[in-house]
Amino acid sequence: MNLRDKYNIPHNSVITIAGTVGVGKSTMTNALARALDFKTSFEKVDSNPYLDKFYADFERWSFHLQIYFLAERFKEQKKIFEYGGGFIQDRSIYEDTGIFAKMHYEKGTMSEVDYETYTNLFDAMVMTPYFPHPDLLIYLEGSLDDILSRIKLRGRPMEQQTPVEYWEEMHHRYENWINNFNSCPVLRLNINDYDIMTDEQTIEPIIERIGYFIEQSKLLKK
Ligand SMILES: Nc1ncnc2c1ncn2[C@@H]1O[C@H](COP(=O)(O)OP(=O)(O)O)[C@@H](O)[C@H]1O
Ligand SMILES: Nc1ncnc2c1ncn2[C@H]1C[C@H](O)[C@@H](COP(=O)(O)O)O1
Repeated sequence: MNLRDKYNIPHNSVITIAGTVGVGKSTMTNALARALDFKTSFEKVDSNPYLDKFYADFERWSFHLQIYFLAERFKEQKKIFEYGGGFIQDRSIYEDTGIFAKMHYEKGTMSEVDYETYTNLFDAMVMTPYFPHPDLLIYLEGSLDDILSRIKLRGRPMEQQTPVEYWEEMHHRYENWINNFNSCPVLRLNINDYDIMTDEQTIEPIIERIGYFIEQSKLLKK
């Protein structure tokens, strides 16, 4: 029996992976999709026309980048809906507004008018009864030191050149954000509690917890 059936995970589930840059979302997305035989939805990094420019000049490009990510994530959302679920999604749409846009506005690298335009668009597109929320959000958490090592290990040039204070601020904001997040059920995983890179079998206890969480949240909805 495959792990999806073993732990009663509905084949049309939508599971989104959240967490700060470098924490291990893409790695977890791939591992879960393989284990559950689900499709993947990734954010565009290499082909993103604004990302390098944004890191070089936050003030100039933060609005453009947010609009780009919003459009891309919304297209992915539509695709997931059209397929009828069965997806692991790398990063939730909620982090765009709850972390990134908010942080740049509050730090002065996005203007007030741009922030208002962006949040109005986000609310009109996402915060509606027509927008399907994921069945589960898996939040990956780890210490700032571990995350900084992973960013270094991955070696994306524009991230290496970004001051540590940026990642520190983001790490802090993520903790507050997840403590107040209630748009869908949340399963928190500490990155020190699993080791899917050296042993993919360690995914099974995570899948067991996913099955339990989805079951519990269905019962709560009734
Ligand atoms: N479970 C893990 N154990 C050890 N290293 C990991 C693990 N998950 C990810 N990494 C490493 O950390 C770096 C960032 O991982 P990635 O999945 O790209 O993060 P994210 O998608 O959250 O930005 C990569 O170099 C990856 O190989
Ligand atoms: N909404 C966003 N605003 C600014 N930067 C963003 C946003 N979403 C993703 N990013 C950046 C952060 C990373 O440099 C890359 C990819 O994110 P990752 O967490 O590594 O998957 O895009």
